[in-house]
Amino acid sequence: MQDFLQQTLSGTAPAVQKGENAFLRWQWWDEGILELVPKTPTRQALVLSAAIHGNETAPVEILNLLLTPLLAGEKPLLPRVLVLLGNPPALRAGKRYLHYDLNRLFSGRWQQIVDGDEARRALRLEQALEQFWQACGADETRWHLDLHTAIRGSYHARFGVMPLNSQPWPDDFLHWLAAAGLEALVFHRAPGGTFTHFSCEHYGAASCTLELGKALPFGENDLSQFSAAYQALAALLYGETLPVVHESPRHYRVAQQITRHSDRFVLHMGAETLNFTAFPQGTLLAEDGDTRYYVQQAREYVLFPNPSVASGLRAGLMLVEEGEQTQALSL
Ligand SMILES: O=C(O)CCC(=O)N[C@@H](CCC(=O)O)C(=O)O
Ligand SMILES: [Zn+2]
Repeated sequence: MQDFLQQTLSGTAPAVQKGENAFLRWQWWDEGILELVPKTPTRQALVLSAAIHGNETAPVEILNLLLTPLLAGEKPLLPRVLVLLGNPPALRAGKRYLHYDLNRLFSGRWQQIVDGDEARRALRLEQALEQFWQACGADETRWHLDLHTAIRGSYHARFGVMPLNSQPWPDDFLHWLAAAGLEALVFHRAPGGTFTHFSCEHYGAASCTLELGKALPFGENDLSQFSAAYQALAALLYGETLPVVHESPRHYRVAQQITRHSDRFVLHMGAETLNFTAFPQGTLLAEDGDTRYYVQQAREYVLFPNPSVASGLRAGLMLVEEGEQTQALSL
């Protein structure tokens, strides 16, 4: 295989499904699922995923730029890698999803919706991760980097979203995220149906959803904004030098979630509101019938505001910055 992205966009299985070069063996497992195994011994297993949302194309371009020289035998490979293009039909259609948001369906939540493309794909991706992690040696390090882009513009152009983790985050993982140019890290405080939650909760992987800029169609991305992320991935894959950290990412934690429950849901933010916009205590953020969402802490920052989500799903997160004074408002 020469070009994994073109192969996946073609919607067909490759004529040759495995091969090798001086540095690695590769095997195509299924549509959008490719394993690379280095010929030198390794103690790191890495899952790299993109296109869990089909309209988030910059990370797909970055991943393919890194993968192509590996398949051509032009770069050495250090870790065992599973590369995933999460939602190929949505990628072909240029849409976030076709029937249901795939990144809400992991950890078995696919069983709770009507069978469809995304429900089946969530199961297939869970199986692929199980197969990949099961082959890990006891001393192998497990990382999962799930690459996304945000729908809106943002005060932090690049940031990471960390799933709930019962273990402390490894220092080398946090250092890598900083070297990748992330300006902020957002820490979830509850489990969820995302791919990174699945890896972390079920397989103890150090995992992060990387948000790299704003979602744009293929060909419209300015990849120069993500040069640190590209170089940090090259360091991980090929053993090249990790970029120097110029500034440590700011840390935020989720204070509350805004959920859309009905057609009466109204979000009191305009289409121009950027991610990480700050709101003062007492601000009315959203209403859904009798339910009202207010800013509870002295200051909260909005992330992923989206009034158009399906009923029952997250329509936004409110964050507090670590270290900022928090004082709850009782309403
Ligand atoms: O910009 C948006 O509204 C969504 C961008 C996106 O796809 N973000 C991920 C974050 C996953 C997480 O919480 O770790 C998502 O919503 O699935
Ligand atoms: Zn996404």
